[in-house]
Amino acid sequence: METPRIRKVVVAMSGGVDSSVAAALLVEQGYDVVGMMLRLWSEPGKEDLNRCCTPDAMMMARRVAAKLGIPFYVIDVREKFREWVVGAFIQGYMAGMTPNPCLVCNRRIRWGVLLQQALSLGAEWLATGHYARIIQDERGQFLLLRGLDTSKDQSYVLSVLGQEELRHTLLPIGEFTKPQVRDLARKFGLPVAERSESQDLCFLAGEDYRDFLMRHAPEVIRPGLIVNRRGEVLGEHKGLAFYTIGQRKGLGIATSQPLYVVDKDIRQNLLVVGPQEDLGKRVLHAAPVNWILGEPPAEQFRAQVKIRYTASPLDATVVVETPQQVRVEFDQPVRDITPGQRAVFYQDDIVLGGSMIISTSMR
Ligand SMILES: Nc1ncnc2c1ncn2[C@@H]1O[C@H](COP(=O)(O)OP(=O)(O)OP(=O)(O)O)[C@@H](O)[C@H]1O
Repeated sequence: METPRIRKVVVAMSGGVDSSVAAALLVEQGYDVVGMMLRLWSEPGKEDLNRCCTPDAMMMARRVAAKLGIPFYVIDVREKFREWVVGAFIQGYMAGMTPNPCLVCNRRIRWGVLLQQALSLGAEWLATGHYARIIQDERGQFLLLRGLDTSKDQSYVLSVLGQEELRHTLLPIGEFTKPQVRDLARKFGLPVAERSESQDLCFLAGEDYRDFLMRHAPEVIRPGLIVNRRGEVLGEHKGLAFYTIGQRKGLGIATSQPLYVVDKDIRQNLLVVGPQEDLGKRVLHAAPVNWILGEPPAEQFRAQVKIRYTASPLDATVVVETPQQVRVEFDQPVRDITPGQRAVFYQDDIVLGGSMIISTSMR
């Protein structure tokens, strides 16, 4: 009699609650589970502070793997992370954008290097502790859905994935809420049940991103002039990277009417400010686009669009100008659309795709 083949899955373990519970669920479901942790970043003297891969996090992941009786490996990808992820972060600021490095990390490191490593080990899937879901539709296509716990939903950062990646991905905790995941951690007796949530970028080590830029890419920080739309000089800025669109505080200019950052003129190194009315934009232009199904659903479609990870979805019409370029027309003017961030298109729970915001316009 043929014995059923046990199917292998590599779990990306960070030492946190979510990926630990993901590993435990897969072990419980009978998969052949291998734990892998990525060493992404370390800075001399700050090893204990960097959120990812601190000695503490590594020990935690190792203890969870031991508790579950699964093999555990650490993969050193620090050079690639520095070049691709931190490099893109610095380049983004140099171009006057506000980049989201987690998206580059997901695309190139987790679903690049790590997925390849998993497949070459004979695994069929890479599993992570993201709050999102993957289902197959009646045509066999893989759909990416929001996590059931909408307050924790991480589908935004997975909008860089395509069919090939989704085919080889399992998201075991996407069906649970965070409190349920913590209960599961306790049920499985995992030493991580009470570990706190991580927030900021993993390589910042609690440091402000501006200080990080000053240390790693001082050339990005070039002081210049603050002007209004008419080009009148109102003050001086410390470097465009220090400001974000919509910012009001910290401009250091005294006027009777509150002024906001409404634009950055990279070529001339000018920070453009204006009254609140200047902030609302109806249209954003974005490229290149990742369509989850490989192509857009239509030449033009209605969607709910998120303009950053923590933003609420807003009603809009997405116009596909070329398969790699879209304009998004919002029903209402939107404040704080920030070039460099990602626009992600949803229809209810389904992620249709996402694209980097390049610019904004009134129409
Ligand atoms: N250093 C790492 N090595 C391997 N996988 C990682 C690493 N950091 C994050 N991941 C994977 O990516 C998922 C999402 O990462 P995120 O930064 O949101 O999680 P976290 O808060 O650090 O930890 P967790 O999700 O495990 O509680 C994790 O659940 C884990 O599967």
